[in-house]
Amino acid sequence: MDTVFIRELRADAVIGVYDWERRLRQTLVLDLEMAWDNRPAAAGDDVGRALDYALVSARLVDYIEGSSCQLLETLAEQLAALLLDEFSVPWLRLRLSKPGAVLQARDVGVQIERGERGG
Ligand SMILES: Nc1nc2c(c(=O)[nH]1)N=C([C@H](O)[C@@H](O)CO)CN2
Repeated sequence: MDTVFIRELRADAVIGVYDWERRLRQTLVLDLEMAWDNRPAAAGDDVGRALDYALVSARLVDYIEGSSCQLLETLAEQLAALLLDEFSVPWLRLRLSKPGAVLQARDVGVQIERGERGG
């Protein structure tokens, strides 16, 4: 199966388990791979048949900026469900990072895979 990917998509959200985190917005970084058959779009040179990464990116940024989860796990699940439901993505691998959350680490976060990869 082909993929469409989005790398280092950034959006600010209220996210975190501590009181101080509920009073500010922190930058999250999202990396995403989505299974998609790219041949129909290529054959017709037609974005209407493509998984439009610009539309997906805009929707994800909008969703993240309106969210206020405590855990990265919760937001990652919600984003995966949105992609499966609204964009009919059959399979995805999503990594959600919260850079700077741990002083001694460059990056921390979660990665999930959802859906069926298919052939
Ligand atoms: N597995 C997780 N561990 C932690 C999370 C999280 O979302 N998932 N969150 C926090 C705090 O909010 C942290 O980011 C504050 O620095 C701690 N551990």
